[in-house]
Amino acid sequence: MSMHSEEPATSGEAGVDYMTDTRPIAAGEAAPGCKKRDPIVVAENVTRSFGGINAVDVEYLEIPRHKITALIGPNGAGKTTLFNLLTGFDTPNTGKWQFEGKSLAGVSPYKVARMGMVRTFQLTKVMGKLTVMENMRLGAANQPGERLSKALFKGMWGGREKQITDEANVLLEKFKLDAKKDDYAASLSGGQRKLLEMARSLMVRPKLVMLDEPMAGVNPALTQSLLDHIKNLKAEGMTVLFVEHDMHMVRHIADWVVVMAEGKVVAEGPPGEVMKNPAVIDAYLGAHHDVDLGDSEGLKELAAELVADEESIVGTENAGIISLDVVAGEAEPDRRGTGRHQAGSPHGRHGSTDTGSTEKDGQ
Ligand SMILES: Nc1ncnc2c1ncn2[C@@H]1O[C@H](COP(=O)(O)OP(=O)(O)OP(=O)(O)O)[C@@H](O)[C@H]1O
Repeated sequence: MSMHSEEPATSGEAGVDYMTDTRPIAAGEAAPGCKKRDPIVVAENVTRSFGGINAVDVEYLEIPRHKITALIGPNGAGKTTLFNLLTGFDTPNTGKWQFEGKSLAGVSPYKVARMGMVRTFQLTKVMGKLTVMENMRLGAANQPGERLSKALFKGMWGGREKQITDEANVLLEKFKLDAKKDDYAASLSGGQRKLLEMARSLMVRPKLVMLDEPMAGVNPALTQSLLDHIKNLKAEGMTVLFVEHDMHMVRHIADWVVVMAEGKVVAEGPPGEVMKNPAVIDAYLGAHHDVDLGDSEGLKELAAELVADEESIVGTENAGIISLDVVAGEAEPDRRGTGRHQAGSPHGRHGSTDTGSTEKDGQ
């Protein structure tokens, strides 16, 4: 079933099943900044500094169309800042970037979304004092000025009223939020709010969906459903780019992984290969070079090593990257990913600045 009542607006190559398409993603060898066979986003020399810190310093990056790309890296690597720059929520100091061949320099976040590139936030931006259905209507409005009035007052949509409501109902049903459509968004759980934000972003029929830590703060009972929704986006022809600290999720659903550290892209490639890459192990784990992150035995070995390491946070309530279930075999990982183990990051090894609980995605 399609997310929408009609066919999605995504372009489709005749006969291509996006879930089983095994054509190579990179145009040549996988390496930082490598060209893709079919890029949807191209960024060149994009930099952003705050004070003396180069938060983002991306020489060249292409995001592959119709694929799920994970953007990973330690705290402070610049992932959210890059999201903000690409979607117009922040302005780079230098550089150019394109979506579907169109330059996005100076384009407002609102227009970027209308062009088909939507995003969600680490901390959701659903409107707590509006109902679930009103939030969905907000997602569909055509002009910034008409957003609230159209969301709140029926009859202001003209001929589109029924279509908007039908589309919202299909999406809410799909995301299992239909029973809650008249409830205030504030009454939803953290995971349900993430689902609502994702459902709302789909009201514009996007081509690229960017998710900033979709699993953070989500109850384990909802994780599978979120994963399935993300895979469905791809099945329907959308491109997904997500930031995530949960390596299980990355290995499970990503077709391609881009690794950032200290503002730069330090590695790119298929998940299995990237997690064996010494630059990635360096960025995340500093001294623990000899471990294969793409292998469950390697992960166990590393977890044991880190538990024995006095400076490590693995095995504490702040553990993130190496989830506790690898160590204990049963405990749930800390999905908020707080205090990730991160030698080599600007925040230092213990991740003392927990950006997961700080609102920093400025509008
Ligand atoms: N508005 C801001 N003002 C000052 N510094 C900022 C601002 N936003 C980000 N930074 C800094 O830029 C760097 C990159 O931060 P960013 O949040 O993009 O990293 P991240 O990879 O998303 O980290 P996390 O995984 O913790 O979310 C950090 O050093 C951060 O402190």
